[in-house]
Amino acid sequence: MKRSACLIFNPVAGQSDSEQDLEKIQAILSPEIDLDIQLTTKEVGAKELAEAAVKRGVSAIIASGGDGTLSAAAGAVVGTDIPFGIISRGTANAFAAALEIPDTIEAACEVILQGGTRTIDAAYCNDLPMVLLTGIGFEAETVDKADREAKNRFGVLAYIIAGFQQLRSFETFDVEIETDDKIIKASAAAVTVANAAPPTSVLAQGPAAIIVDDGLLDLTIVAPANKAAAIAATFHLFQTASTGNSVERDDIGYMQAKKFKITTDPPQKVVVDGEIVGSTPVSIECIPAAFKIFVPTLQQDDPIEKLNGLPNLTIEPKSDSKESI
Ligand SMILES: Nc1ncnc2c1ncn2[C@@H]1O[C@H](COP(=O)(O)OP(=O)(O)OP(=O)(O)O)[C@@H](O)[C@H]1O
Repeated sequence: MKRSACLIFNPVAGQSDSEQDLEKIQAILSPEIDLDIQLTTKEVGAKELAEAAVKRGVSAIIASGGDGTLSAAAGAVVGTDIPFGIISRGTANAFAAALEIPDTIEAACEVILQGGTRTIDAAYCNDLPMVLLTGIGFEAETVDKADREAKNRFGVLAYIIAGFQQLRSFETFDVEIETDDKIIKASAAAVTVANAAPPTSVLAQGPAAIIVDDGLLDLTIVAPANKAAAIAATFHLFQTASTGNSVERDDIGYMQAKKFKITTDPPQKVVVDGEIVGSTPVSIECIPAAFKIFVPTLQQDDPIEKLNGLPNLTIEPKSDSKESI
């Protein structure tokens, strides 16, 4: 029987031609999947469309847009059995990178066609679904400053420009972090709580690896004393993220827990999965095995035979091979 899915598509995401993008997706998926296509509008977003699709009892939901669209649709799927597909067409594509899903339309559609799924954790941050991470302080200010116009003009550079602007007005705050068994107090410039994080979210990269199905959240505190230390700390995080090592600087700390309650003085902006949602205090709790996403199926093992290229190589089929075994 032909598969079916609701495709939630943001026609204004990213910088490419969305009509062409939609045609491409339909051309690849439609031969095997009946698509119920729902376009987001300013008034009716991915969250509402995905919630309605869940209510209709669709057998799969595919979201296509920037990180805002993907995370809003994913939030509606959390706690259901409906497999969720991701076709990333945004500026930063953090969602796809964090969940190791390809970010070209062709490859992302191929993943959905293959049909392999993985169950992953999610979290709630003050009742808002979170799949990737909550940023407090520096990252939230950076997202706040990278506006739509800048993203259209500069793409992912908008975040980098906003990051440098933010560094100029570098500020620290007092933070209190409560888990089930401890209360930690420190000064910080950024606190990040991650369920999953792309390597580009450097402020989340304290631990060596952020595992998306371990039932735990990873918190990273970055607390440099001045701007020079902030640059050095960010660079260290970038390096350790690329090499898969944990950080080793006194001004960066990290820990794991199922649940964090975070208060700051003064209150700080909070960004959940790339969208500013308010300010501290926040309570963030992991929801283990929260939902299923389409992921690439395992690559085939390397071939077990490779002979070509050997000097003086000849290979002859044996006519009596059956007898000789
Ligand atoms: N038809 C539409 N017209 C105008 N705005 C829309 C429409 N559909 C969705 N939006 C808005 O698009 C925003 C979400 O954009 P999304 O995150 O998908 O793309 P992006 O901003 O290009 O990507 P990124 O988040 O990676 O920068 C939401 O603010 C939503 O209100």
